[in-house]
Amino acid sequence: MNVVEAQGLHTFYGKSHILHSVSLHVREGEIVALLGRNGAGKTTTLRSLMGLTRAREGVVHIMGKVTTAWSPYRIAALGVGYVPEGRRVFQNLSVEENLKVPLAGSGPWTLERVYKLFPRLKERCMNKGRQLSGGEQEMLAIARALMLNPKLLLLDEPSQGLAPLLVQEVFEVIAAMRREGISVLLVEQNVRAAVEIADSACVLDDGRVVFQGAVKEFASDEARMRSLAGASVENWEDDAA
Ligand SMILES: Nc1ncnc2c1ncn2[C@@H]1O[C@H](COP(=O)(O)OP(=O)(O)OP(=O)(O)O)[C@@H](O)[C@H]1O
Repeated sequence: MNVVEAQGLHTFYGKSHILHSVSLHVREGEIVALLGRNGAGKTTTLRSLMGLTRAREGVVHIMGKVTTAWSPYRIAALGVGYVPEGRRVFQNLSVEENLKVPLAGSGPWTLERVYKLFPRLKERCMNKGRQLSGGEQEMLAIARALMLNPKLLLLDEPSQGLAPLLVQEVFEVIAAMRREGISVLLVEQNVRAAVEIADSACVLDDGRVVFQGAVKEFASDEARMRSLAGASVENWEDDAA
């Protein structure tokens, strides 16, 4: 079953036509890396799926429902967690208070279980959001989304600005979520890390899908990957060195 199926999305900001007939799908239990240069339309795609910036044309199916005209709240209630870029945790609330903000959905993710996956957050449970490092705030943003017991997570650049060791930690958490059966649509600039973890890739260029398929197929064509990965080419070269 596809947990996400988008067909022919056209999304605009005012008169700016950003997405041009974007179609993509996420199968149940898989991680799909959504890749592309800066400004290619990755965030806009997540926002269109989440109902935050609605597509003017096209159809979105989430969990088998036609959600194209639904509000973000209603889409979230289907079991969709969205972690936007820039890890928006509540700066004046403690780690624990941040985790208790969402009204936990029923399911396996409890505070205890989340702390087991993020021991660092347990150590810092009384610290305020503003006292956490960038990496810890990212962990907290992901942990908070897990408290909703999502079936699908939309993650926007979780590794942005993190030191390599923390990037690794974040990716380990994403792999752990997949083992729990959560499907993930992952926007990433760090192509190498994303390609290692994902099952399939969807590549956007200038608001158009230029590839969707098995990640192995994408990664085996290095020239294409380098040309499409844009900003992430540097990451690729650094990491490969
Ligand atoms: N609120 C907005 N109003 C007008 N244009 C916008 C708005 N948000 C984004 N854009 C434009 O839409 C295009 C796609 O942006 P988007 O953020 O979806 O790209 P992205 O692939 O996520 O890029 P990045 O990696 O830089 O976050 C860009 O040209 C951007 O300038």
